[in-house]
Amino acid sequence: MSASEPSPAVDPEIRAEREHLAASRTALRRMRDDVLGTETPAVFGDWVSTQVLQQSRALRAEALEDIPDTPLFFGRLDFEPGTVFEDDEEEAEAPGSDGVDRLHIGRRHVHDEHGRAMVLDWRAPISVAFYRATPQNPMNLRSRRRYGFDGNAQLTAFEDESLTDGFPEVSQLGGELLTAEIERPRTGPMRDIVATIQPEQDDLVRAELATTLCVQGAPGTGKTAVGLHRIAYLLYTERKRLGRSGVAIVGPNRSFLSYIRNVLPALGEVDVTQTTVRELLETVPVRRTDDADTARLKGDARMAEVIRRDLWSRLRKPAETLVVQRGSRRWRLYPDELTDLLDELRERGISYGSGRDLLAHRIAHAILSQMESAGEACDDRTHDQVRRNREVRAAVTAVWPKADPVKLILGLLTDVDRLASAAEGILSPDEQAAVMLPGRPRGPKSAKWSEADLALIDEAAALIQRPETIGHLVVDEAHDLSPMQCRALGRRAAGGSATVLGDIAQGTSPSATGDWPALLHHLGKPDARLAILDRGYRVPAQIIDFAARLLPAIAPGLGAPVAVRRSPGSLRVSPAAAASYANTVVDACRTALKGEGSVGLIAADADITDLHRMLAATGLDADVLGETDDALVANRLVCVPASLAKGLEFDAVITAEPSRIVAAEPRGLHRLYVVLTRAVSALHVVHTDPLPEPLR
Ligand SMILES: Nc1ncnc2c1ncn2[C@@H]1O[C@H](COP(=O)(O)OP(=O)(O)OP(=O)(O)O)[C@@H](O)[C@H]1O
Repeated sequence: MSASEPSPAVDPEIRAEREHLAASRTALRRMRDDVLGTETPAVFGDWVSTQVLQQSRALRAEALEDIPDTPLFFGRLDFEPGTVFEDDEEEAEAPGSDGVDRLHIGRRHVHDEHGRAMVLDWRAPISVAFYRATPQNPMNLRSRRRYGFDGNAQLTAFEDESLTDGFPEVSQLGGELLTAEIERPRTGPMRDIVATIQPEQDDLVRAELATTLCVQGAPGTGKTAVGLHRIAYLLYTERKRLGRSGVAIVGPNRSFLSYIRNVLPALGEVDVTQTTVRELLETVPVRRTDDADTARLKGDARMAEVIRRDLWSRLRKPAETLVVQRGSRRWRLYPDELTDLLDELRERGISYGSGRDLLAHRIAHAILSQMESAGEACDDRTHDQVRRNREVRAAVTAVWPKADPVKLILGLLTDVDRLASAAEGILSPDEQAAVMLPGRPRGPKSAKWSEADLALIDEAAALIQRPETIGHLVVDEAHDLSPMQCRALGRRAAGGSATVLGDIAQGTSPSATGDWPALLHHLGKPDARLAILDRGYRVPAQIIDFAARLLPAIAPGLGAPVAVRRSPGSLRVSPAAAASYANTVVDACRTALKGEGSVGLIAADADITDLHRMLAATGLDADVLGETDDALVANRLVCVPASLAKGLEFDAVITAEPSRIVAAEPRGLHRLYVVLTRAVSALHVVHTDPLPEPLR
């Protein structure tokens, strides 16, 4: 049955709604055709302008693309007559609107050929009522409607909620359709939650651009969802500003980015950089992993001072007189005069690179002053000629040498004496020895850089030349950032604001934070608004209660999320004898595959290859996460190395041998907490070794 040919048996209300949906789709197509049909005005005849215009048109057209399995609207608001539209506006009298002021709420604005709204963007101020109105504070609403859709985005149901007839108790989740959405079997990448954003989430999503938010939230409380929807919201309210300055989201790894990649396009936002800290900072290839202690040390904010000292220690006291020959005349600057120029610049707090450029200008200016005093006519060209003069350039380089960030860190971390002098009073001799690069690299290319080194190089690069900043930065899984990584991200957000998302209990990196104010300090955003999310939408209570037994050990004082639903039978723990372990895991996978949705077999990284082989030997086809970009869409059954589970979710999770996940790394219990909180419907733990102490 198509939306345009409803069967006679369909409820007339549903038929009317389907007709509105079909008409809205047609209108969206027309809006997109209009954008694509726009001629580039002749006035922008030059090539560059034409390219820019074409690109912006392509982006606008992409943003207007209809995503077939994503319904264009998801809700309807019936306001008291006259509270939204002027009396004579036609919208108020839309067919079947019963005199109320009626608005359909959807993922983006759609209007008909007369410019009348057919679907109102969820981000428009008036749409707030969809998320926040209650019988106690109806916000002029008479009733709110939510729609249900089948797998083909066909509208199949609706649910009305009256806000005027003293509805006794509206649950926060608002009804069956919302519960169904939360329990929906998960397949493939993450979906937006725009139809069901909860009031505590909406409050964060709609925080104004100037506010930097830091959200501490237990697993599945919607942190990632909030971050993504906040981006979409800010791009709507501040499109011009953010269009210029840009928006980026930083996630923990590629698998995570691949998991979230569809959310913003589904909300009509296609121009957002999605990256990882490593990708953002990777100026040299990473070929080594530091041990945990070294990584923690290199991530320590004290390293910033060591690098700063080393860089500025390159300045030399001017020793020679600068002589500039022009025609038959010679102009001189004596070492004392050069020293004054140098000192003045050094004390101004400018970047090393700018100081170097300015020194050349200052020297040129001083020489031009002498020339003018001697009666020579000078102009900008003379200034430029003097500044670029060979002797001047040589004098600048002699006292203010060029600096390259990679070479600087290479030099610092391979020269014991140089490091000792820069780190004196900051790092102990043992610490200095620990941060030295291994081997004797001859140049930047032969050095075996680690991920922690990237933040050091970035620190040096920023001291030399400040990086460009962006308008808004969302950092997910922020609890894992080292202070040096925070500084690197903070520099990029220095001119804008940020959304910092994380959960101290899920910190697995050597530098994982236990303290949000400290992290925000390193990020340069000490005044961020701190918020807590504690209603868990992913994991049923039975599973979260089990995982939360780890909390006293990994994050004392931090509460478990309050699961929004219970699901009896969702947790199974199967001890297995060594001989039957493999069969038990395979059976657990087969049983999980009988249900709907995705199945993740999560185990210690070192065990994944064997488990994958074992599944294949029994005829079970699975992908390994991290090996292919689309592992999460290609196969219902995915083998997941524990280190990549962060931020992901599966309908059913089989956790194989938790004790090996714990033993694999220093913060193994935290890792296990992440792994145990990935399941939407069922968690099956299979083990031969005893369970880690708190879970017994
Ligand atoms: N208001 C909501 N309506 C429907 N689903 C929701 C809502 N909030 C969150 N969810 C769903 O709950 C799941 C968890 O959300 P999300 O991944 O954003 O949580 P998180 O706090 O980032 O979790 P983690 O810390 O474990 O990575 C997702 O499937 C998300 O779509």
